[in-house]
Amino acid sequence: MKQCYEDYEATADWLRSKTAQRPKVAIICGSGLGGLAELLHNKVVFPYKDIPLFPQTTVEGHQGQLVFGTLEGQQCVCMQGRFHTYEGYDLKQVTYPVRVFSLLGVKTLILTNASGGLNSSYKVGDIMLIKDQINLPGLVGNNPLCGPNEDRFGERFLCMSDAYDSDLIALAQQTAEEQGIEEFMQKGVYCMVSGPTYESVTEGRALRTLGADTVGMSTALEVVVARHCGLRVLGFSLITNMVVTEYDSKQRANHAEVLETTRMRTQVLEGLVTKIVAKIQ
Ligand SMILES: O=P(O)(O)O[C@H]1O[C@H](CO)[C@@H](O)[C@H]1O
Ligand SMILES: Nc1nc2[nH]cnc2c(=O)[nH]1
Repeated sequence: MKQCYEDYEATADWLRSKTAQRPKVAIICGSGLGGLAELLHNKVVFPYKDIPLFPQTTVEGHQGQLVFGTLEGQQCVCMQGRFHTYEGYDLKQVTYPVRVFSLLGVKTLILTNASGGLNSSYKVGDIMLIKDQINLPGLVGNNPLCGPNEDRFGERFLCMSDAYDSDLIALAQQTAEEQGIEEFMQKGVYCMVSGPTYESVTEGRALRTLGADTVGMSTALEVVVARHCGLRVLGFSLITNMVVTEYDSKQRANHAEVLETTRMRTQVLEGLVTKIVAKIQ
């Protein structure tokens, strides 16, 4: 499928015609982390299957609906479930909602994800503020901005050295302190791989050597597209499991464990994001 500017506009127009809400903040919820959307007030909910040109979620823990509403007085739109390339979607489909958000007037994008910990000082249940990313698929040609540039969204050559907004990171750190949760907050580098396989021992070690603190199968593509259309970005990675980097380990990565850990920390992450949203200008 080849998306054109008019497709994004058609989806945004349809949403605008169905709700008077005009969110400035969008939140993409990671695996098992969609509970945040339940906290919105005056909710208007659109199942993805009803939204023109929207893909559908296929992964457990990704509900598949777009929720508009107010969080701490701030108008938000929340994706309860995201899209991944391993589901068979292409790069433009995975990132489709981000451009729609931009056309709706969103200025700030908050992303959450579940990830495997690579940094040996991290523990399962830690929440990592993403300070930078390695877009591994993008580095080898699978970048969602490949193809003709759409100038109405952004420029051809995009700077990514300031992808994650330093002011929002500082706000998040300050808020975590106020919440008394610094003990399991980390700040580090998220690496995206395409999945759906979890890492072999040597792949895990290689990613660590590259400078990654966590690894997952999402987020980086959405961030590239968000930055291209000028959105400010804040990202949280919940460490749901530690990547196996020793051959004699009996640990085996699995999605059930990923979802189990998100249940353990979902309320803390929801509380943190809620308080941050309240402070976003
Ligand atoms: O990144 P999110 O969507 O949170 O999901 C993560 O969890 C799944 C693997 O357990 C993968 O989809 C990985 O990317
Ligand atoms: N690639 C990858 N994605 C994850 N998502 C949650 N845990 C993991 C992991 O260990 N590896």
